[in-house]
Amino acid sequence: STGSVSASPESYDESYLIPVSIGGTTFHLDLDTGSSDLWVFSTQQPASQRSGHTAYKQTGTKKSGYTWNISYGDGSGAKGDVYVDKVVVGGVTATSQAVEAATSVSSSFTSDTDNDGLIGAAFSSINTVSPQQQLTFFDNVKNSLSQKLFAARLRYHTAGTYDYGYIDSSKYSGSIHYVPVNTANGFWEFTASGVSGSSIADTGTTLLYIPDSNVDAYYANVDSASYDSSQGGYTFDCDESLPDWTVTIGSGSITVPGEYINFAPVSGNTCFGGIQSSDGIGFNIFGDIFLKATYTVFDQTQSSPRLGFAQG
Ligand SMILES: N[C@H]1[C@H](O)[C@@H](Sc2ccccc2)[C@@H]2OC[C@H]1O2
Repeated sequence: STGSVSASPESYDESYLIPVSIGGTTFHLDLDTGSSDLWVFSTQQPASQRSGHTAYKQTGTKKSGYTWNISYGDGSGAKGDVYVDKVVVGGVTATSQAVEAATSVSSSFTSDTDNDGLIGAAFSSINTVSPQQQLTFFDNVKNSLSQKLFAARLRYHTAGTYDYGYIDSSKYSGSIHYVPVNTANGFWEFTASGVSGSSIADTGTTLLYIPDSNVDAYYANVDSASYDSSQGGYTFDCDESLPDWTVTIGSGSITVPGEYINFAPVSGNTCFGGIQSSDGIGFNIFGDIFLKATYTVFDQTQSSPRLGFAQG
């Protein structure tokens, strides 16, 4: 089988949401290649905590005694219990998917009323369900796909897609260049030339986080840029045009247009940069600012997982 689903950006491309059918109800979820839990708002939460969200009514079969509890890199988190239900994404069906129903979520989830939860697409080895880890949607369906892969085509300020089971050559230019993935930490982890340390491809992270040296070198070419500790990153005059940022990954190179690196206004005519420091995180994060310049293939067709990057 194959499928494709639209990925619609929230304001300033903060995150990209996809429609997902769970037990016949449509939820709008953040497809997150940086985590491995499929969780949704549910009627088990206090009404005030789920106001404005589509909430799961536990239509599936309860996995008694199973719980989940996840903490994300940005300090947000959620927890709850577990059901098994039918999940459909872009026409691709998992008949018995572990659906993690929230009993509590942190405030940033409650306040983002466009977002009804997350569908994790990292490796199932970091799923948080206890006492038995559960499989991601991709792991559940990959054997039924024409090709064991999915591909992200996020776009700047407009809807993109996630393709399942096939590569859409109309969505990129040039060739797809593949690099090996280290799965030891459960992420789509790879090495990028000229960017020290390990990097992860993370659709659930908004910005592009790379080492200080790379960040400083980039903003040295932006006359109005400075590090603003009150904002927690580099800011600049919203009217200044920004240089492109190019990186070599394997045998290919990807260019992020400067326009994409103006993330959002933070106050008056001051804007926050899409490139920021990964120092202190432990690895670099190639989030949406980067991914929206690419067609990225999350590929398990070979004996070992690999990532493919092409210019979008
Ligand atoms: N993989 C990422 C994840 O998707 C988000 S969780 C999230 C929180 C609020 C709004 C939307 C998503 C968080 O930021 C970075 C890392 O953790």
